[in-house]
Amino acid sequence: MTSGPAARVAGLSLRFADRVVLDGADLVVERASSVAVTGGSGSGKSSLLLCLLGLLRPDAGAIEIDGSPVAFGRAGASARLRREKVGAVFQDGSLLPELSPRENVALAGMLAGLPAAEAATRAEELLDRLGVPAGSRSVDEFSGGEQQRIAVARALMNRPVLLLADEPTGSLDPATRNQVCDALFALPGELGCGLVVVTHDPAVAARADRRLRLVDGCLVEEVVAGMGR
Ligand SMILES: Nc1ncnc2c1ncn2[C@@H]1O[C@H](COP(=O)(O)OP(=O)(O)OP(=O)(O)O)[C@@H](O)[C@H]1O
Repeated sequence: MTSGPAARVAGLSLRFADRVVLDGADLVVERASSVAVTGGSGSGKSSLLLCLLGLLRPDAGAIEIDGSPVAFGRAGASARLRREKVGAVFQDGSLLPELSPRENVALAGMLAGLPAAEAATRAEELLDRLGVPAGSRSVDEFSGGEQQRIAVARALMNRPVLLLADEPTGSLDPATRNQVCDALFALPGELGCGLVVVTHDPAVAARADRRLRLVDGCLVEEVVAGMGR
């Protein structure tokens, strides 16, 4: 780990056919801090996260994760950087339904080369931190909020410097949403990672240290009424 920001995005541009999605977007995600990204439907929020994950190649611009450039088009190097430095949580959790929480979380470590016993121990620690039993039940028997906390534990398996969450509470009721937010927004302070949360929900965005809005392909600081006076 270097001492610079968790992620730095400079001049990111992306278009699909004649649709300009990102138009010179800049973003710095400091360690131990959270950023919420809001914006209208189709404004490019998920595309931005896919670029940060190295899964979508921008037309122009640069992305650094923990000081290392994301190597678009070099599958091996890009995949390694992503595995080692970036964790991601999506709206539906994307867990393997037949496996237990422990198995779901440990698998992420084993795929990154961690021995099975070590991965299982670390999975149990992470699930304990997030308040979910590691158990032998399959994850599809857990509630939506528990499944999202299992997905967060899985995203933390490889000690990411950058944690990305795309609508992590989009399918949860308000009480469960708050529990997942409590767990998620505590992580930068506890672990020192940078956190980027894409959300439509103002209550979720309000939990972040910084709130940015994607407008016409650029990220602009959200002005919060009554603040700074
Ligand atoms: N693979 C693709 N091919 C063509 N167009 C795409 C592709 N992926 C996304 N788009 C388009 O790019 C634009 C931005 O999509 P994106 O999913 O990033 O928006 P979003 O802000 O996350 O939207 P939402 O809030 O509705 O999830 C949309 O107009 C979408 O239709």
